[in-house]
Amino acid sequence: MLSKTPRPQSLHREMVVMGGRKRGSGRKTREEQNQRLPSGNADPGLDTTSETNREQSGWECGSLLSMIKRNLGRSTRSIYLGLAFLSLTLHLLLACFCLSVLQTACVPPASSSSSSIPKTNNQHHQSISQSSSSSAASSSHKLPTVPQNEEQHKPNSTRLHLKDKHSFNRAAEREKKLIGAGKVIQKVKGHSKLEALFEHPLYNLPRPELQEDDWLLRVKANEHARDTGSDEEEREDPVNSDSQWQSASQEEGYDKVTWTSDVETHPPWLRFHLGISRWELYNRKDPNLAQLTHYLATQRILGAVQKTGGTQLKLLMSFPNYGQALLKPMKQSREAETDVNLFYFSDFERHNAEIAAFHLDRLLGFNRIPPVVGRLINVTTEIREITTDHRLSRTFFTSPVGNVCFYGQCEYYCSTEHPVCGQPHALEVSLAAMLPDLTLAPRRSWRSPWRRSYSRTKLAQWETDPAYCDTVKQTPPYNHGTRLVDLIDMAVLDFLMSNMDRHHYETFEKFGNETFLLHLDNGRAFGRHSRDEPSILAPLQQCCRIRRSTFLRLRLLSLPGFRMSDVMRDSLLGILWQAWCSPVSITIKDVIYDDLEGYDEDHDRWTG
Ligand SMILES: Nc1ncnc2c1ncn2[C@@H]1O[C@H](COP(=O)(O)OP(=O)(O)OP(=O)(O)O)[C@@H](O)[C@H]1O
Ligand SMILES: [Mn+2]
Repeated sequence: MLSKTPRPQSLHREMVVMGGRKRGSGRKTREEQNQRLPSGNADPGLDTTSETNREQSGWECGSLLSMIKRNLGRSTRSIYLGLAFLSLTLHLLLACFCLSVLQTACVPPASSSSSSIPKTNNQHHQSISQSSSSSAASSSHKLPTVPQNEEQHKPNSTRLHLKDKHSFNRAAEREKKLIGAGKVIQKVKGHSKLEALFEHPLYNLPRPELQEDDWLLRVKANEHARDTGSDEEEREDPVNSDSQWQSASQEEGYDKVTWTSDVETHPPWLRFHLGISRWELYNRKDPNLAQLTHYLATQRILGAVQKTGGTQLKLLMSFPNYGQALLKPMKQSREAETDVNLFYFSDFERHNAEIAAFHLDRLLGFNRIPPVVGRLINVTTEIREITTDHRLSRTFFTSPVGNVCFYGQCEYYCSTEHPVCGQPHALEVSLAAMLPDLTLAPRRSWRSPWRRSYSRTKLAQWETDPAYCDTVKQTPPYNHGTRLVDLIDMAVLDFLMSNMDRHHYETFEKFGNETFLLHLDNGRAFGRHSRDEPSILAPLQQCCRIRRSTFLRLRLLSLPGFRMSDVMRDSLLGILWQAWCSPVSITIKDVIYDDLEGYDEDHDRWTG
């Protein structure tokens, strides 16, 4: 069973959920053929370059010493020994220097992260980012987890440590690349193509001002809370205009909750939740986005339980200030391409696809995927030793080569033949920011009209009926508003990342049919870079309709100055196999849903 981490009850009281009445169905049904992969595909494949270098330098020093022994007299021996030590020291100094350079290039230290966050004119936001980054920094000091920054500063001591620690160090190199997921959200020095893209008018379109009911959640005004506090709990609650939200139950390891209705006191996950609107999950320019990704990548992990729902293994991780993240583990090397004989519904999920999908969605201007980062975790100290989930803990074992592995309990690939393994403890994972709890913000799950058959033999109706879209266009909710072009946006995203697994999508119930579509679950994207899958574009091709802003952005992304492959590379350096960033060419018919009316007399200037 899922052991749910309680969030402070008063938080629930303080939020006004403007949601719909019913809870979304959430659970998906599936008629998939339960095809199994041959074992042995899991290859954590840590980068061995740094190890090879170390081995080489060790070999040089060793052979130098033995040469000295054999060929030289006793009198000169001490001189050469001295030289050897000098050379060793220089090697270490050089390594130390390289590591510190690499580190500054990849992960800015927590304390300085606020300075690299995009500056806004909004003083209010600036102070939020500063206070929250310093709290992140202070809490990371007591981390027993991956102290990557500290270790990098002390290479001399860590090099000679225990085997486990040593391998964690090696793996930390990879973590820096992964945490690049957080980096790209921070200001890129110089003028990168990504930065230029986000400065383009197409990414800065004026928007109608949001009304009160365009926000998913709101903090209740204090007066209101006092006036309407009718139940027992609320009457007992000492909330007043200056009081703090106190956690009703002080859980071990959890921070004392000190949030007030003042946004500056809110942790990044809460600010993310409070920033969700009818039309997007986050505002790309919100400085909290960088805070949130930094938070996900560095916060101490306090809880890890299996997340129910879906078919493959994933964990719900908890942080001390009640933040949570959805973890998907690395199951195969980043370079592994999906076997051509495997159906899309039998494919492994890829942790790096979740990360890359967030970046692609963001650079298409959609902002419909919850922020995802990569992180290197310790499967022993950050899962096995802290989990309260017995169904998970009983699946841990040590592999023949001494790696700590587990497989959990789920429908697909949860068996000893498909273990998730550390090296020996270090494991690459993706961590996605959790959406607000369903009790606060119920969601509705919609079956995609272009869902695949999930059968080896059957075809779906849309695959055989050329007039399929005519039917869809007449069927609610696709017969009204933006739902159809939203679905086509999703098809464009899925085509670009080769995701054939979009069987459902979700919306926030509160917003009814006038809202964006959540692009959750992208784990089966980016599986095969060498072949396009045109059938993913069926909604576009059959309905012959597209949002004008999407069309213009795609056109912009095909220009040399903003080429999609380049901005993706900027965004994803080190996260995704580079083969995926080879140029993508898109041809789209001129069938436009004009969502830019009145904004752009001169739209050719934008993309020409
Ligand atoms: N960031 C998130 N925050 C909250 N809930 C989420 C988030 N991401 C996914 N979920 C929920 O968890 C469910 C399962 O996640 P996901 O779809 O990624 O798992 P899965 O095993 O790939 O599922 P499936 O096998 O059905 O494709 C989703 O249907 C969604 O409702
Ligand atoms: Mn999935």
